Amino acid sequence: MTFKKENILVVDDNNDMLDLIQRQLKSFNYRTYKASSVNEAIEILKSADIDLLISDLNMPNINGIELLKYAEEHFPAIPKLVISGILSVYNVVNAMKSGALDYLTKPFTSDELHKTILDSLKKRTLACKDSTNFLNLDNEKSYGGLTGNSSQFRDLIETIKRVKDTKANVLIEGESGTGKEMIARAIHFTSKLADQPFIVVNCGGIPENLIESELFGHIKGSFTGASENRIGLFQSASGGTIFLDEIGDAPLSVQVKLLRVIQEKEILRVGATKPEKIDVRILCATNSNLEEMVLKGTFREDLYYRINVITIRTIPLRDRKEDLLTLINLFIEKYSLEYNKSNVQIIEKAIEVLMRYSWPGNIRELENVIHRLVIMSDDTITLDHIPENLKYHIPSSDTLFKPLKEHEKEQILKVLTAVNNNKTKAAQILQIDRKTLNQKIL
Ligand SMILES: Nc1ncnc2c1ncn2[C@@H]1O[C@H](COP(=O)(O)OP(=O)(O)OP(=O)(O)O)[C@@H](O)[C@H]1O
Repeated sequence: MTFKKENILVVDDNNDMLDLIQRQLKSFNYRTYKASSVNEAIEILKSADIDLLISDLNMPNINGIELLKYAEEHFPAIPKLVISGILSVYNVVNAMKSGALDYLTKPFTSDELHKTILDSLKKRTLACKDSTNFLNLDNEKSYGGLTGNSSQFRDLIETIKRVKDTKANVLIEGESGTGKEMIARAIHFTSKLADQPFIVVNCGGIPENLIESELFGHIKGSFTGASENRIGLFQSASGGTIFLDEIGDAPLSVQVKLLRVIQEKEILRVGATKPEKIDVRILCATNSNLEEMVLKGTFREDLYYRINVITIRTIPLRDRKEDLLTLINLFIEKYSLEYNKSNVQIIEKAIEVLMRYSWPGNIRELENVIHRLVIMSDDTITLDHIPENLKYHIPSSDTLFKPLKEHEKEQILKVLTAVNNNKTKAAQILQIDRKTLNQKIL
């Protein structure tokens, strides 16, 4: 027997139906692959060169819609055809949205099947041509280097405009990568202090024994290695802004001294006896829950109220989809320019994947992904360029049917990996305290 060049994968949990369709396909000289479950079908899609997928919708455990969604993102070039006994309008719409090009209601004749297969294979060629439906956005909105388009973004800009020229200390709270440092920069560089220094201090990045001298300076001979008088970061920022990032990581000994700087507007260098006046605007940021730290006694309550005259809470990227779209566009433009690629485009399906992903690393993670996508594509970003972990995944039956406790533990471990094992951050994201987190991963 001579086969036509197309390989067709048929998926149905009913073996009689599978055999029947196989016989019909054979009579049209197609090569057939059979699968009686979604997981089996995925294995075949991964290993064989499939030209058309025909799937039933109603299957136990994982249904055909899930398979369509998966195949649409991992194997976008394969046309998909749905067969089902009960095809409600809802099912048809859902199947079409999930990538099916056509559908057949059981029972069908051999001729109907053949005709629909030929149609689907033809539509596939047209669909490929259609897929360059490029991102077309409104004009992006920008302020002080920040870009966004959501109502939350506009509220943020409103707050920045109100506080930038006041003396109020501002605390910026939010998950990692949500733009806290960028907000601090925007406050400084759009204010009347813009031509004065802007000094960033990562309170978690300086060893505890050095932090005091780094912040406030020291007097020659005050400790081993202090070979000359030195000013600290507060004095370097004189007349401008000091941005204390990760303020929650400042040791209690330093917190006392920060309180004094804010209250008295003076610093005392290590080894000095006479305080020196300073005039510095203080902005702080944290991704820890300072209120909780106050309750536990690891952050001073008086300092908390002093640094927190105005609070800006950044919103995770997953909760502001309008910004997500604007930022995708922004970063594509940015990296197209950087790599001298003119007008890199992105197909709608790829945008859909990026829009659905939860972005635990927020804008930083988005920027890294887009950076990579621009490098890896020629002039159009397609589904083939999108990293596998962002695409649609079907949980296998073994992962689906497990006790809730195990799911919970898995989720905690995933978040921990995403935040480099930082338990404080993980607990904050999961909205549980650190102790509970520790108990749950035992
Ligand atoms: N609104 C925005 N528009 C454009 N780029 C942004 C915006 N917000 C953040 N970014 C980009 O996202 C990245 C992370 O921002 P930033 O370092 O300010 O976050 P963060 O909240 O301070 O992170 P961390 O808590 O880890 O220090 C940076 O590369 C920044 O350029």
